[in-house]
Formats: sequence, C-alpha cells, structure tokens
Amino acid sequence: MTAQTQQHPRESTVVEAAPKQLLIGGKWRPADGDRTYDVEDPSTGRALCPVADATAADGIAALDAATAAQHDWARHPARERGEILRRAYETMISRQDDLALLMTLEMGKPLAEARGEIAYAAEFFRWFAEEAVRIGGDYAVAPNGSGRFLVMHQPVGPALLITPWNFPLAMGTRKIGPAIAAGCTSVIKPAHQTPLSMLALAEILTEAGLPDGVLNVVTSRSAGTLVEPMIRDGRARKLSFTGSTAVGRTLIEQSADNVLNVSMELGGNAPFLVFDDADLDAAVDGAVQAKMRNIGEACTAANRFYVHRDVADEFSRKLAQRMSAMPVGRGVADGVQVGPLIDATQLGKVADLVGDAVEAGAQVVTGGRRSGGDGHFYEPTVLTDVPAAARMNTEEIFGPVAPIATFTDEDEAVRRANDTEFGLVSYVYTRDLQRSLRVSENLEAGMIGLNQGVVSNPAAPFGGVKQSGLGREGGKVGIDEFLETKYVSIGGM
Ligand SMILES: NC(=O)c1ccc[n+]([C@@H]2O[C@H](COP(=O)([O-])OP(=O)(O)OC[C@H]3O[C@@H](n4cnc5c(N)ncnc54)[C@H](O)[C@@H]3O)[C@@H](O)[C@H]2O)c1
Repeated sequence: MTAQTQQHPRESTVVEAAPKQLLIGGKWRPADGDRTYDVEDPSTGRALCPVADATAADGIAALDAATAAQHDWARHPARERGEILRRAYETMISRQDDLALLMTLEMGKPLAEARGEIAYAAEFFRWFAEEAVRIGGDYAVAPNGSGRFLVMHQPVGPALLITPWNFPLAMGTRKIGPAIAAGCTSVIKPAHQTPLSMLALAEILTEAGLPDGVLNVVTSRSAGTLVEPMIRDGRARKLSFTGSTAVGRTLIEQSADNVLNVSMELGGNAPFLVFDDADLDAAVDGAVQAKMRNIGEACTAANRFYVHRDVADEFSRKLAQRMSAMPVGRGVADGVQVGPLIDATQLGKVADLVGDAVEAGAQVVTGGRRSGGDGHFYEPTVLTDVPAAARMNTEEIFGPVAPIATFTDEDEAVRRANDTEFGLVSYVYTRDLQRSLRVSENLEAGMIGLNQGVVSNPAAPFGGVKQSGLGREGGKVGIDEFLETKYVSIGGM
C-alpha cells in the first residue's frame, strides 16, 4: 500500500505560531550563541522549523531559575497550584485541534491519535489539580503512649524532567502535573525530535498563571551534554525520566553522587497472551490496539504474541486482515491510521528486526517491508512461527510488527511471557476468571491488561518492575514521587 501524502491547510500556521525558544525564569530566550537545530517532519523527512539548541550553560541557567523559585512555590497555597493546573487543562482541551496538528507534524502519529493524546495528557493536569489539595499529613500517638508524632509531606525540591518523543505531551504532563501539585519547581527537557508540543504546553501553563521559574523548558539536540551538568550540579533533588532502559541506567549512575531521588519509566517488552477460551474477536480488537496504537511506538506496545496452538491460525489470520487494511500515510491525511516511524534510525531498526526474524524461520503473513513515500513508513506486519531466538523477542520493536508464537499450556505461556529483563505490562485474554487472576498474579509486570488492549489511565499507578523502571506515575501515588516525608517527634506529652 502506498503511503498517503495529503497536506493539511493549517500546517504552516500552527508551526509558525509555536514557541521555538527556551523558557527560563518566565522569559522566552534564544539558546546561548543563538544556536538552533531543525525539527523534522517524519512523514516527509524534511525540516519543519528551527528551535533553540540549548547548551550546558543554558541548562544551568534553567536550574538557577528553578532553584530561585523553589522556596516561594513550595509555600504557594495548594488550592492555587491546583487551579493553575485546572486552567491549563481547560486551555489544552480548547486548543486540542491545533495542539494535535503540531504534534502530528513533529511526531507523525495520525491526527485522531494526537487528539486522543492531548485529551489523555490534559487529564493528568485535571487529576493532579484535584490531588494537590489532598497532600495532608498525619498525627500519631506513639505505641507506648508517651510521645506524639507529626508526619509532614513536603516538596522534594527542584526536579529535572526528561521525556521521550513517542508521547510528546502525555509523558510531560504525567511529570509536570504532580511536580506542580506537590510544590516542586522543574526543568524539563523534551526529546529533540518533538520539542514543539512541549513548548506550546509551557506557553499554556504560563497563560494559566504559573509563576516565573516554576517550569523551565530547555530543548536541545545534545541531550547528554545538556543534562549531565544539571544532574551533577547538586541543586536538583529529583530526576524523573521516561525513555530507554539504556539511558535510564546512565542517568541513575550520574545521579548517584548527589543521591538524587529518581523515578524511571523505562522500556518494555510486553507479552500478549491469548488462551483457547478467549473471545477471539475481542482478542483481535485488543491486539490491534496494543500493537498499532501510536504506530507501535509505545512502551506498552504488545511486543510478543503467545497464542494457544488451537486458536493461533484463526487469530493470526484475523489480525493480519485487520492490520493490512489500516491505511498508511502522513498523519494529517484523511483516514490514515498508521503514520511514519519517528526517524530513519527507527525505520532501519524495525526493518533489521524483521529481517533477522525471517532469517531465523519466521513466516510473513502480511507486510514485512517499507511503505512508499519519502517519510519513514513501514507496512503493518504480522509474522508467525517466530522462533524464540529471534532478536525481536528480547528487543523492543517500536514499530507496527506483530510476531506470533504458540503455546500449549498455561505454565508455558507464563514462563515465556516472563522470560525477559523487562516488566512493564502484560496482556491476557481469557474468559476463565480463576485463570485470569492466577496468571495476573504470576506475570512479572507492573500492569496487566485483562481482556483489555490499553492500560494507561491517569487515575491508575503507571510503571514497571524489573528493568522497566522505578516508581509510579499517575494515580494517588503519582504525587508521592515529588514529595518527601518528614516526621516531627513531639516531647513533653
Ligand atoms: N515506561 C514508560 O512509561 C515509557 C513511556 C514512553 C517511552 N518509554 C521508553 O522510551 C524509549 C523510547 O524513547 P526514546 O527513544 O526517546 O528514548 P531515549 O532513552 O533515547 O530518550 C529519552 C529522553 O532521554 C534523552 N536522552 C537521551 N540520551 C541522553 C543522555 N545521555 N543523557 C540525558 N538524556 C538523554 C532524550 O533526548 C529524550 O529526551 C523506549 O524504550 C520506550 O519503551 C517508556
């Protein structure tokens, strides 16, 4: 299928209107030495516009601003912190169309999905607007009756927030929301591929009344050079990172000297289990969501399908029918459901992983090659008979490729599902209640999609076990990542 290349009438308008400078201490300013780099449209491979390319000195200036604002911000009434988030939520919804178009242009996902991400991202602000006023504390009587304790929860201090390109806004609001609610100031560095959505969000927060210096944004093509000095500086007390496990490990090491409080949302390798008693059509629907949402570029994407051997042929056939019918093209084109991959590197990686699996004996049911056009398009692909040795069983594919293997019993399914260093999410399709609970208990994952192909929800604690991360974002515990606990022991009572 040839990729669709239609234009959107407002493309240049929204790109022109987006901020492109750094936000430091409430002022928009160019990077040191006026340095810029070009943001690329992955659906054309062409430059969209230049944005500021921050240096290490800009990073330290942003940290200066966050540190200077911390004292007052921590004492800002929680209700007002929440109201700022609430106003920003409302503006995000009222500007959903323009924000979605900007996101699609820099990231590639279809417009309908970008609109969905804006709604999901905004929901974190609404959720944490409400959590801001519930921080509270405790008062306890010592067990032996002599002495009392006060337990306080206070902002941890200036935070460094680092986000990936695959969900340019949601990964940001999931950190900025609780940081603002908890009373932390922060410096955020979005991925170099997708800075525009984050800059537009910072503008919205400024309009919503966020005081100067509470959120600072630095965009850069050279992440390591910018971030390491900020981590080693010592004034930031928190590092919240979403991205690959490899970079997460490096950042944990860099954080060790100053014993930074770290939260890590890292890579995944989600298994998708289909038992022989599953509602097969529902399983196919869930598989399409878990695999094709965000062009497969999601940490929660189903990476390995294990299907009971009695239903594997039917499942594979139905999944291939659904995936091959999904129109590929520019995310702004009408009806497109599969956009381009983020860049040439990611496209090359997906093609390599498919080549490796086929060489090892996998069968291509549909797809298996690049799609037409100048952008980084790859056809929706279903592979069967994927041998355990194929690299895609251990590496995140991050693309529209569904590898299917079979199992014969529950023990084998769970053992193969857990045979990975990652543990972010697992999907399970079965109609047997006992089995669903037993398997949920035995799967090594921070999240389980039970007869459900999407797990993310702002009201639930998102995060992984094993090498998928440390800490949780969202839910009631999401704000705890930005708080520290102090207890006061009271004598004389
Ligand atoms: N667990 C989650 O919640 C979650 C969510 C989305 C994505 N992810 C993971 O993110 C990865 C895809 O995103 P990516 O390719 O942008 O990941 P990445 O690790 O390459 O980059 C993530 C962020 O870290 C920055 N970065 C890269 N090298 C750095 C360095 N040396 N020092 C400081 N910062 C650095 C990048 O510029 C970007 O902002 C996948 O592994 C995916 O599973 C995880």
